[in-house]
Amino acid sequence: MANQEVVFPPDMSATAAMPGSSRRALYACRGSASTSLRSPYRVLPGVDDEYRARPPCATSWVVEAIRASSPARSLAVDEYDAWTRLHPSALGSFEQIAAAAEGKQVVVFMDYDGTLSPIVADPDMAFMTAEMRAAVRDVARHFRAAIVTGRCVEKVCSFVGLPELYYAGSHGMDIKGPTSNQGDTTAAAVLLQPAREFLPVIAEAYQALVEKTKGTPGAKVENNKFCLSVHFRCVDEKRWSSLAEQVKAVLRDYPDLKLTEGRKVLEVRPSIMWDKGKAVEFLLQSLGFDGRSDVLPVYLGDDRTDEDAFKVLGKSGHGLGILVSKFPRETDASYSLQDPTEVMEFLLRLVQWKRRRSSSATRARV
Ligand SMILES: O=P(O)(O)OC[C@H]1O[C@H](O[C@H]2O[C@H](CO)[C@@H](O)[C@H](O)[C@H]2O)[C@H](O)[C@@H](O)[C@@H]1O
Repeated sequence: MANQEVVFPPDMSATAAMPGSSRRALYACRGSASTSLRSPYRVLPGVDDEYRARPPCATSWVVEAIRASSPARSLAVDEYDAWTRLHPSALGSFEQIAAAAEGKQVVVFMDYDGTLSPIVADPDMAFMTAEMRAAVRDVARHFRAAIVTGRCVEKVCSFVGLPELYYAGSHGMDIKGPTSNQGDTTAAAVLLQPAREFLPVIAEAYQALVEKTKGTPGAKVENNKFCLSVHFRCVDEKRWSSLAEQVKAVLRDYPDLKLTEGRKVLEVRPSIMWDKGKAVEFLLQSLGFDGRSDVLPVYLGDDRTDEDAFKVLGKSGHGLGILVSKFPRETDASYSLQDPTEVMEFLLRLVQWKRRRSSSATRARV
């Protein structure tokens, strides 16, 4: 990753990536949070005036949201069955998916944690298996493929280890193209960093959060460069409220940052209108694929933050969202898979299908 230049593809900039918007609109999302319980992805404003608007349950609401993002209770079989009728297994419905992909260029977007790698207690140990890596490598040989993650690009690149992929790190705020060899150096073109000016404030907030949370056993603050993750997974549930309070207290000094929640994690990020969905739109535009009915984007993800991407594909009318979850959840994804093992199986079937299509096309030509 030697090349740190911000390079916009022709006719594309942070603002051009959002049709009809001005750069100011990037900053317009404070207070735009939907607090609807039906909303699968709620933005939790990180500023005190917003919290004053929703007292006194705001902290318990944050804690509830974190709890709900990682359900652990076992469900009645029929409850799960009812849900899978709405969001059928992408494996069980593979023929249907293959039929939708017929004659189209498939673009595969993959979330990392909980999708390609199993959820583990220590975020620094969330490795993917060698088998999964081989499957993702095969996917990249046959399709345009991207990893879209909350992790910083550098960390996820070191976990995935496949330079041929596109990477959208920090929840899409750091987008890089495949790494190419240039003599004895390698370079990945930085395609977009829409939150660059927030780097100093993020670095400062990171230090403040580390300091504030250091007395909470098990709490961990992860620096994802353009955003931060405050991990609750190893913290005793009895301390979740006070940890959420600590995070909120720090954010009062940073009105340009906001909070969202994920799987036993609070994410701190710049208050700009940018998310994984925007990153997917940007990548499709960069590849010259947006709005094309002969392109089928497929997005696999497990977390609340992936809902933004599911929404974008749902709205476009020709994309497929696949939610990775063992538990029924409100989602904009059309299909489901239970866990990373099923994700791997799905990716392998996709590659197998593509190989069969390519060899029958070759046979037809000779
Ligand atoms: O967008 P993703 O690739 O899903 O990244 C979202 C966050 O994932 C990581 O946290 C989650 O996975 C950890 C390892 O399994 C787990 O310990 C934690 O509880 C999960 O929330 C990552 O550490 C975060 O930085 C990402 O934002």
